[in-house]
Amino acid sequence: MESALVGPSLSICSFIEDYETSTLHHLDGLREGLKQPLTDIQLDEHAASSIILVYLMTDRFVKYGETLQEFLSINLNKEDAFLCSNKTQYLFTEKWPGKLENEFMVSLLLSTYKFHDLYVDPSMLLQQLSQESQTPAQISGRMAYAVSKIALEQQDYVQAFDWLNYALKLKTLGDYSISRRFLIEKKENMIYRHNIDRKIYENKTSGFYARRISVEDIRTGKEKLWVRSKELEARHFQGRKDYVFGEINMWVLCTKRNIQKEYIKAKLRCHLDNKKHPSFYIKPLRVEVHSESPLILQFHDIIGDKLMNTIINDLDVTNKQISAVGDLLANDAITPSDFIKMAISVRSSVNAWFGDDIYPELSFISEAVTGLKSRTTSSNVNETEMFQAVEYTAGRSYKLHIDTTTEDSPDIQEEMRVMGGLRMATLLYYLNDVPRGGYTAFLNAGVAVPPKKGSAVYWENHYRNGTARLDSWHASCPVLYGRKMVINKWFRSNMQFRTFPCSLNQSI
Ligand SMILES: O=C(O)CCC(=O)C(=O)O
Ligand SMILES: [Fe+2]
Repeated sequence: MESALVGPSLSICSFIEDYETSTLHHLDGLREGLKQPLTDIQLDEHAASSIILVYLMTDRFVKYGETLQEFLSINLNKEDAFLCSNKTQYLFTEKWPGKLENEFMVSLLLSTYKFHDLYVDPSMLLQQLSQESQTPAQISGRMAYAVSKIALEQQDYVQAFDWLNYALKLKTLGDYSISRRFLIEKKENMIYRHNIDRKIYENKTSGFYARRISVEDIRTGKEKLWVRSKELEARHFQGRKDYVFGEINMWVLCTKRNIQKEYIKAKLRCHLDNKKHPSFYIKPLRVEVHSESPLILQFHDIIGDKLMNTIINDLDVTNKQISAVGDLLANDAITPSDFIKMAISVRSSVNAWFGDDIYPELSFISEAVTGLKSRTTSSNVNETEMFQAVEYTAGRSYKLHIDTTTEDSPDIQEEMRVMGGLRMATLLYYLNDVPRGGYTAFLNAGVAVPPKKGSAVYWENHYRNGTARLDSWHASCPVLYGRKMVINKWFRSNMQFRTFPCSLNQSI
């Protein structure tokens, strides 16, 4: 089908390909870098530099944003009209859905760095990026200002000031992309906003908010104090059950602070288990108990390198979609771009589904280690759920959620029954080691499970009487560096009636 957008959309094609090439180039640089022994500091710098990369792309898309928006809104079935090469079509539809996502990524990365206490010094980053790509990296005053604006939206004054000051510095070096007067005005406005926010936080006796600030006041020492006060805030809230504190706790966990009570931790053990299955008599399962209640187990070394490499290679050439979120369904009332924005603010990964028969060994392992049924026994494909492979690149995450539904209306229950029942339990395989970030954080247990290559984490989403477990809230922490590949196996309840012990006791 011919489209009125052929001309502009072809330009978009080339921008997308350009992006992909520069990302690959960048990632190759990072991969090379990883072969060298890297200190933590260097890793942080590598991780942080992707802000610039994402920003560079945002800037490209800003120019074509309107067209892209228009394009997204009139072409739900993008394949029909999008006359790029197959490769670009795939990149466009599956991997790089648009400008909104770019902006979102910048903001996600900034907030991730903020909570991990990483200071992103713009000039240092550019230096780093130039070294990695072996071409001088440049940023305009306008671009530095845009990053600052995103940081300000999140009340991240430290970051916002750094970038705004950097934009002003570029002006003194002869940048014409933005006016000096405009930047000064924005800076004054930013100080004003900070001082208003300070009123809200005025019961604080220390930290960045504790006093009024002026332009001269913004110095590293003060900025660090501010981060310290945020940290204290997080520590103050940790352990509270209320959902309002959920996100704070999630961040505490994602920065690898285990918030399990000491006496609970002291009782945890690792053990070997043969599952009374012949294959595990030879090589027993290595089980790490992260929490007894709710039960969270990590099975180590359960998939071999050969199978993992096959799966990863297959996934790299498989079309993936932006991951869906259970109760967030596309409908006519939301524009596709708003939908993308809503969806990725909760879950920003991409995923692909595959059936039980694709890797029979994986189906075998899933059943053997959990003792639950995962393969269908009849032609009723709805009896079980397929495997879901998920990929998170830097900055991507899955906010707090539970894998099952808490609604028990007859309609929902019937809908679930037809789909094979409720998601009783989850087995999540980690296909690679994530150099930084990417933990699976369990809010109520107070533990963050490290994504360790070849292992899988197991937990239950329902009590044995069938009620949803509200202590199964969990999240995938943002990947700070590298990528994270996982496979979800959800065990639906209809098949488990012979194997999953049931009880009238609500508490097990
Ligand atoms: O990737 C993770 O660590 C968690 C993923 C998850 O919770 C999910 O996909 O439902
Ligand atoms: Fe989940």
